[in-house]
Amino acid sequence: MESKRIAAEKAVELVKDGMKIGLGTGSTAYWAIQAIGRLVKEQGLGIQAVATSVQSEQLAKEWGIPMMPFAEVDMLDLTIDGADEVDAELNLIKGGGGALLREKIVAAASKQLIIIVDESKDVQQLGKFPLPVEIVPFAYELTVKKLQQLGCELKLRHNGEELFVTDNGNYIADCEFGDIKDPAALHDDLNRIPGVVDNGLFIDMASLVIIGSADGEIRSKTRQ
Ligand SMILES: O=C(CO)[C@H](O)[C@H](O)COP(=O)(O)O
Repeated sequence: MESKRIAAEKAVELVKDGMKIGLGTGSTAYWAIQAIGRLVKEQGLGIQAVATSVQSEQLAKEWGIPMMPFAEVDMLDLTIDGADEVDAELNLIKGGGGALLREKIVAAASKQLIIIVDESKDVQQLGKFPLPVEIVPFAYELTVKKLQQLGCELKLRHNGEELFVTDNGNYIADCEFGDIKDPAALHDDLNRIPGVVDNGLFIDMASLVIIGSADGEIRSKTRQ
């Protein structure tokens, strides 16, 4: 918890008055939203934000962070979000919280994507964490077969007895590919399957990764 919080608070140091900010989703992004909220409340920081999930939007509103409609967004100054895995090239697996589609849309509209993680997420090669793939409910059984033909062990995500439904009304297939040797190729193969909306591989999107450790150390990695 502490490692996530310190990484989040370090990232929030980059948030400046007048910026347009994307707010990520998950237990690490939670700390960033809270830290931004405190700056808004206590120091009158003037920002506008968009959120990557219903959950994060609610939290931001509770903290009094001014939210802007997407219609008014051309480019966000920066987005702060978590990740499930980060490799040496700053490629990511995201979507553990089921928000990958909105997270990718917001990241793609950001000048900078700042990723905040604890050290357990910092890996040599992506793939230990099952890759979340968002698929439409229509004929999802067919989409699942196509995904399996790419060579993964697949589990449809559940919420209790029911299938988990994303904020966009879709399902999540968690796909275990083992070590992902060519993340960019896999990304494209997945997104070529009709029925796949998007997948949790974020290639060449993160500009900075901030890694918090349990002992209070903070490291960062930037894209070369
Ligand atoms: O991609 C995400 C949600 O879709 C999260 O950023 C990711 O799952 C990391 O979550 P946490 O910070 O709780 O470990």
